[in-house]
Amino acid sequence: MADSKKLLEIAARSSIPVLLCGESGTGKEVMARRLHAMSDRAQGAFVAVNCGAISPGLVESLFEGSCRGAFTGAVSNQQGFVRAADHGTLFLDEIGELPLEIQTRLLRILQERSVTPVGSQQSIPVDFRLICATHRNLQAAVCAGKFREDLFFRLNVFPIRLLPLRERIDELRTIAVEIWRELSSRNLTESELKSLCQFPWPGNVRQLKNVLERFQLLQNLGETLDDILSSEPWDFRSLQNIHVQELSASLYRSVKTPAWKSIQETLLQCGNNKTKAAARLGISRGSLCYQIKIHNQQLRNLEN
Ligand SMILES: Nc1ncnc2c1ncn2[C@@H]1O[C@H](COP(=O)(O)OP(=O)(O)OP(=O)(O)O)[C@@H](O)[C@H]1O
Repeated sequence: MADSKKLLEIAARSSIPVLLCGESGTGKEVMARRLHAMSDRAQGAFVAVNCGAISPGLVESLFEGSCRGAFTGAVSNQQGFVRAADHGTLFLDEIGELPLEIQTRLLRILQERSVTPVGSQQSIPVDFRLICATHRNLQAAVCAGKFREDLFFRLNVFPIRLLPLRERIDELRTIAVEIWRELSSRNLTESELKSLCQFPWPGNVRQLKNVLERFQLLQNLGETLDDILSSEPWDFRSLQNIHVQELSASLYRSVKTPAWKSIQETLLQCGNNKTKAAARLGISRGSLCYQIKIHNQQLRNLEN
């Protein structure tokens, strides 16, 4: 993450296209907005488009605009997303979901730096900075014929990968404290922060934020953070999109870390009694169970 922040600063100095990759909820849109705010286009518009939520029949007009009367329902001239981002930033979220036909159109817009509204013959020059985001492996989509290779190379000029929250424990504390500060006047205790750091966060910062918001509401009813975490989904649906090699590397790291090794050893010494082992390790039984579940799930993912 420190690296991604540094890369963001470098990218902000130019109008180079940026591709943000990372699991859902890692903060790609937050990063895109920061990049825009740090750039010399900050006074221009930041236009965010979720490519997965656009109705296929309207894609062209939504992107390039349309003239009044160009099709049924076109009651007025529409400038479209690209012109709305003129002198600003166009953020295309979930770029991997963009239909192939519009990929071709986007490629042309990027090459010609102009748009031709539906129902018009005239091309209009545009000057925008493009930031794309994806939680998918775009290279795999190219191999599967679902994403144009030439467009991939146009977008992948300055890629920035956002690590999953579970791989940036130091930053997790800072983010949790920041989010909590907005919610409560008291500080998170050291033991609460420890519990947060031991959770795998498959939904990343989005899930962390949801948990803290819920905790803030329920703490007055006697709920502890551990109570809330123990009912949180920890499954690894979001890992499905991670390339197997990446997964192997992260499994390799987790197996090699002293934490997992000491968990294994302690469990062995305690005859697999999780309560005793957790007490000896100085963590809650729930946290120990998470660690074991993560490890077993990673092993299963590797086998599949
Ligand atoms: N550094 C951060 N500090 C505080 N909140 C954050 C931070 N990063 C992300 N968030 C919050 O987490 C949530 C998810 O962030 P965001 O939408 O940027 O993620 P994303 O990677 O774009 O997700 P998706 O791929 O699902 O679109 C938002 O509510 C956002 O405000």
